[in-house]
Amino acid sequence: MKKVLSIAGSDSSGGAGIQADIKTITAHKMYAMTAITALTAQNTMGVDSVLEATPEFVGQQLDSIMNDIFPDSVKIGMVSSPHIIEVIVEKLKEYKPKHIVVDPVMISTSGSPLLSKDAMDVLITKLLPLATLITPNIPEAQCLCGGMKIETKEDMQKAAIQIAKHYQGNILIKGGHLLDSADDLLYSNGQFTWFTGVKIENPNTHGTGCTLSSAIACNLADGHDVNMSIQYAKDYLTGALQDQLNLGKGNGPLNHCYKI
Ligand SMILES: Nc1ncnc2c1ncn2[C@@H]1O[C@H](COP(=O)(O)OP(=O)(O)O)[C@@H](O)[C@H]1O
Ligand SMILES: Cc1ncc(COP(=O)(O)OP(=O)(O)O)c(N)n1
Repeated sequence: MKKVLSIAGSDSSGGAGIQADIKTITAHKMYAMTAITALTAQNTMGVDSVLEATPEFVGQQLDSIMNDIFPDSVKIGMVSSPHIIEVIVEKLKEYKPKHIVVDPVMISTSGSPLLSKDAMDVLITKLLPLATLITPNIPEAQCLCGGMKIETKEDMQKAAIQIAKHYQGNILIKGGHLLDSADDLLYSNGQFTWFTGVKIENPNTHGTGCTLSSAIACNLADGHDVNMSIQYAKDYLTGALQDQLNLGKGNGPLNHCYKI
């Protein structure tokens, strides 16, 4: 059985973060492990409170996992603070997992910051260079390329070229935040590949980014290349969104138990 590790924050409502990752990994019939960076009290309407783990405890979780059940792939989501990022970087350099997918989570869709302001620089200079693939959404891509506005698919291409100036790996800019598109753009070795998607009319998109990145990590663990890993992950995500689960009073979660 393939083993996938999620390093991320907990979402008490079960739609995003660690919980979305465990559901996704399990739906892929793989073994899920976690290193929790922060607890959030959140629901479909927003994030009410955040309690960070200490950097030491994040490091201890990683030591416990890596010294026993070594993961085939790692997905990283909410990393919260500069010191937590530093310890994750130290442990990734020590244990050298083969595939690392970084979803550079910065702000929840409801508008709450999930990354402290002083962590941005450490994220960009220390964590991103270790990643096989990074998966920013449009607001995150705007931050990574110094504030350039992204309003069209052409802007997504320009942003990818900008981001590639300080990150040499595979860049997937997710298009879910554009009004009329669910097309995602991969920029890899100077080449663009579009992963097209039909925009599903469903307001319940809580956890789409977490789900996509952990599904990609599963597919990489399974031996697929980056392009196929993204395509299969997008297919999985689309199915979970298409199922039209409607829970909670706000932006509800996906259905990971949908029938294929
Ligand atoms: N309404 C939608 N219909 C179909 N796919 C969507 C929809 N919203 C988002 N997606 C897809 O979900 C994935 C996550 O995208 P996005 O919402 O941009 O990221 P995040 O959840 O990190 O904000 C992408 O593959 C995107 O294309
Ligand atoms: C604990 C935690 N981690 C990440 C997110 C953000 O989830 P994501 O799938 O990127 O996007 P939205 O759910 O905000 O659309 C989160 N909310 N909580």
